[in-house]
Amino acid sequence: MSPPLLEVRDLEVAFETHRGRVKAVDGLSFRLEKGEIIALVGESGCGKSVAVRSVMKLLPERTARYEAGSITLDGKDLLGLDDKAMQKIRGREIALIFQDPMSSLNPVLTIGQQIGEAIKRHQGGNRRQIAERTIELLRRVGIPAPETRLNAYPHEFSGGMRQRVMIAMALSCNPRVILADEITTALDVTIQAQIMDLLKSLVSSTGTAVVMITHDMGIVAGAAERVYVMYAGTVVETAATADLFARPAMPYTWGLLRSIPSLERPVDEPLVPIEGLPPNIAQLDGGCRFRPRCAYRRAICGQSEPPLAPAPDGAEGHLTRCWGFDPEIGWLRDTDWKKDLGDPATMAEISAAAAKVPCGRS
Ligand SMILES: Nc1ncnc2c1ncn2[C@@H]1O[C@H](COP(=O)(O)OP(=O)(O)OP(=O)(O)O)[C@@H](O)[C@H]1O
Repeated sequence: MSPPLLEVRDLEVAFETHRGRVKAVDGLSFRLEKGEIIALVGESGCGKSVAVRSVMKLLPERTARYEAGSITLDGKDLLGLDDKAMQKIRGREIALIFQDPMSSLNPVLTIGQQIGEAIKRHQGGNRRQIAERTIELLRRVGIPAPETRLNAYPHEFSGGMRQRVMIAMALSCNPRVILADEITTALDVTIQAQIMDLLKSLVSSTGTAVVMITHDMGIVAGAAERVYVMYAGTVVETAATADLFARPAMPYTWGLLRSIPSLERPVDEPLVPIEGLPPNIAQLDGGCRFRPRCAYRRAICGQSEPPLAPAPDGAEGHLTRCWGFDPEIGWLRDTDWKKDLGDPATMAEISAAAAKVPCGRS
């Protein structure tokens, strides 16, 4: 069997800070196949960005430590590569797109110069070939009149158009993997949907694969094939997207789903937030990480951390880290949260919200 395109296994990453050691990623595993879109989803601070920067080896050298685990691209170990070898991987094989295109684009160079530079660095070619390829890329990401727009500066583009330019730059070297870190967060909802549609159509036309980083379950429902729910530096649940929305098997995932706006609920009904804050990963006590915020906890949850194990009744590959769902000792059913909190937004509804049907609240 051929190895996955990208695989992160049991990754542990820590930072040395003046407050001591901060563990940002703690036993993280995920895998990405060719042409697939997966999502890493979770609250702020759960380690999503550190995870993708780890793959690119773009963490601050002085303070970041890879303490355990592996990252492989087509079976090739990335953690063992030196910086020169990594330079060849970055952009050429794996491209990273950030939330804020303005901070990644150079304000004093035209869009055409910046995309042209990326093409020249990775693929070479004479001026005419580079100009033609730049125009083709701008057209591919939906920039109108690319022949003239390539002479514009970043500030002359809207936020959505700038994000399209970033996608064009990422595509300029035909990467096998795109890491998209909250790329729609700064955009308004209709533009978010357009960018996600663009990404999906590029995946089907080029066969590139995407790791999406987001805190927005609506975006996940509309785009990803598989979801990894992250909490406090690790994965607490993973499943094919439809399975995760139909049979969520972890109270933290329930909380994330409950906090999605629903078309069914009255406009003045508040969303249900998850009470409390994530733990300090430097001070984990060995029990379930979500326990302090979990309404369904029992004594065993404080005694040891549950393993990531098959969720009862879940489809193949549906794994969860929850004693309540352990086949031997579990006491939860995936219907418990609906009983306690009412029906969640349905998958269709969430997808519609992701497709930017106005949902009466923001
Ligand atoms: N350079 C760094 N030095 C020290 N700690 C860091 C550094 N970068 C990240 N961290 C810490 O690592 C943890 C995970 O951060 P990360 O940015 O990956 O979270 P995130 O899930 O992407 O959140 P957000 O959605 O807010 O970006 C946080 O506690 C953060 O403070």
